[in-house]
Amino acid sequence: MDAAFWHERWRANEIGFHQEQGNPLLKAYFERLALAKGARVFIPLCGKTNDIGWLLANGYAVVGAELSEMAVQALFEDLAISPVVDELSDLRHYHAENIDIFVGDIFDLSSELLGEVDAIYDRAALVALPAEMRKSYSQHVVGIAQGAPQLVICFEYDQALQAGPPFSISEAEIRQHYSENYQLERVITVELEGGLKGAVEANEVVWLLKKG
Ligand SMILES: C[S@@+](CC[C@H](N)C(=O)[O-])C[C@H]1O[C@@H](n2cnc3c(N)ncnc32)[C@H](O)[C@@H]1O
Repeated sequence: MDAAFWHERWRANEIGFHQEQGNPLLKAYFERLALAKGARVFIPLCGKTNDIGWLLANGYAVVGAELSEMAVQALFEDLAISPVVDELSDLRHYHAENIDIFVGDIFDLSSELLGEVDAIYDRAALVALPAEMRKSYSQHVVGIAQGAPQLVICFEYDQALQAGPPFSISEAEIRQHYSENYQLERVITVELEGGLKGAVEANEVVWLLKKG
């Protein structure tokens, strides 16, 4: 999936991944990160997720990274926040109180720009990327966020029956990406009602990645 693929998804409004009510598993399991109020949560590949509004409303600060400026503009409209927009060399920085969103390729985001984060929330980020990108993505995110704990929500299904994205991430694969830096806990496995895209049986899996 290259940048053009995602820009076209947003242009054509083919964003089946976007959840109008946010993700229920975030609300149910976010407390497992044991963060203090005011903690800063990094959301890679954030789209215009309504989870950002939920985190802000619950007293957290958010920093996101998203390729699509259209998505980020829609996000701020939904939040009814007017951001300040700064041009950086490779990225554009939308920001307001308690929220920073970097627009552009996440691989252009450095730890200096990101700043300190207390946790990472990955919903539909790792699963959005093809296998050949997932290793570099996972290493980059751990590197720029300096090993901050993660709550990761993945899909598991038979990849032979359906092409991604979203891609299926097996337990072996997530351990391969993250066990060097984290202790992994499979928090819960939930059957996806109606299957993935109404086509294949699938589970949503919540992983808690704590500093090893
Ligand atoms: C499956 S969507 C998930 C969005 C969001 N996490 C959610 O739960 O609604 C993946 C998002 O990643 C963005 N994206 C893909 N590749 C990216 C990259 N290299 N850098 C930043 N964002 C990227 C896409 O534009 C898309 O909005």
